Amino acid sequence: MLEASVMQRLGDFTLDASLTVPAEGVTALFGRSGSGKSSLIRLIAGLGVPDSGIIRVGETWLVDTRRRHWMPPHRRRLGVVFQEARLFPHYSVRGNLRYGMPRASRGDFDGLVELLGIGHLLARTPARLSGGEARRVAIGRALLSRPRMLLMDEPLTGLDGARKQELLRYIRQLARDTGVPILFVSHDTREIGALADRVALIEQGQVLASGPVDEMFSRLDLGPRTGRFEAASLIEARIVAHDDAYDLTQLALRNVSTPLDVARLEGVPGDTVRLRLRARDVGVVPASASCSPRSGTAFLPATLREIGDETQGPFVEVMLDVGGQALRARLTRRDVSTMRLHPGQTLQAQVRSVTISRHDVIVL
Ligand SMILES: Nc1ncnc2c1ncn2[C@@H]1O[C@H](COP(=O)(O)OP(=O)(O)OP(=O)(O)O)[C@@H](O)[C@H]1O
Repeated sequence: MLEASVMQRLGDFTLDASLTVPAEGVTALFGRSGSGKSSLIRLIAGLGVPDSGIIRVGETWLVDTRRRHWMPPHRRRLGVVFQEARLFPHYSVRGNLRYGMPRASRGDFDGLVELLGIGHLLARTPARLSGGEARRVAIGRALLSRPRMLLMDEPLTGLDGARKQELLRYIRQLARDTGVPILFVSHDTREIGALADRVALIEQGQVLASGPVDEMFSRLDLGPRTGRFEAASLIEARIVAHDDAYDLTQLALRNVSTPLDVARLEGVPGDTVRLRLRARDVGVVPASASCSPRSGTAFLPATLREIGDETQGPFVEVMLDVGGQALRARLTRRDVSTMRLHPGQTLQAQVRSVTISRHDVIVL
């Protein structure tokens, strides 16, 4: 587990943040531009010195300003991957991967090369790699140094849609197969939904909230504080069957018998998927309404958990419980009033599954 509690003044800006990163899985550091994400990750990596504070990984102290202790970056055993891959231009990919590689990593080399899909690139120089390939090599190099943790600062920025999806898949696999915990910086909720197990939200230099990603997505109170954290829910479901004739995949949510159809996915029946549902694509109808399900819209039994406290503007966000999972919906304030909505009420969640794109679904 990494624990950081640091203060640093940077011109007019003050970073005063406490962050805990568990020893496994993927933690996202999320915040708007200028919120202090890079400054915090730089302090953890050892690319800056805090005015005061501590940083430690397990029992190892990386920084403790009271004791004037500051461990230089190369001794921290943290693998750092930035937006730009920073590979050595005159070395081949193999040379880049082996640079500084400890003897103990030799046995990991082939497996990692395969995991990252870079076997066919080993003899190339970095100039002949695409952006996504170069980043995979940089990630491989960082992992071969046997890091305690991998730090990634916006690792997907600048890649096109397909390359981004591909790298997302590799990073997920890494987190699962190598067991190295990952802390990654992002301001993109799609990336976070697809990758993170936990999210820490940073604003004006302070970590405001942190927790499991589905919980953070479903906290109504965080919505207004985070411009780009588009209101959405993360829902787990299972692939039931594919409909090849119509290019659809039928999903079942936990404890819910009504199926949900989405555009054809890659997985096989039985696979678990994580689904990102935007609040604006979810509505409610009374429990008594008889709605004939269509493949583009599903009606799922739901209980109203919480109503947002907006008293102005056209919309209100509400939180529904669907089979034990939190589902966020955006309604008009008028509907909340005319339907006399109240917590505890039984309803049907109307989910426009036709709006769910393949990029909103991750096969876990
Ligand atoms: N060396 C510095 N001197 C003065 N101000 C700085 C310095 N480094 C960062 N800042 C300021 O600190 C604030 C936080 O910057 P930081 O790069 O950590 O934000 P960020 O959340 O990573 O943003 P982005 O998503 O745009 O990369 C910004 O207002 C920035 O201008």
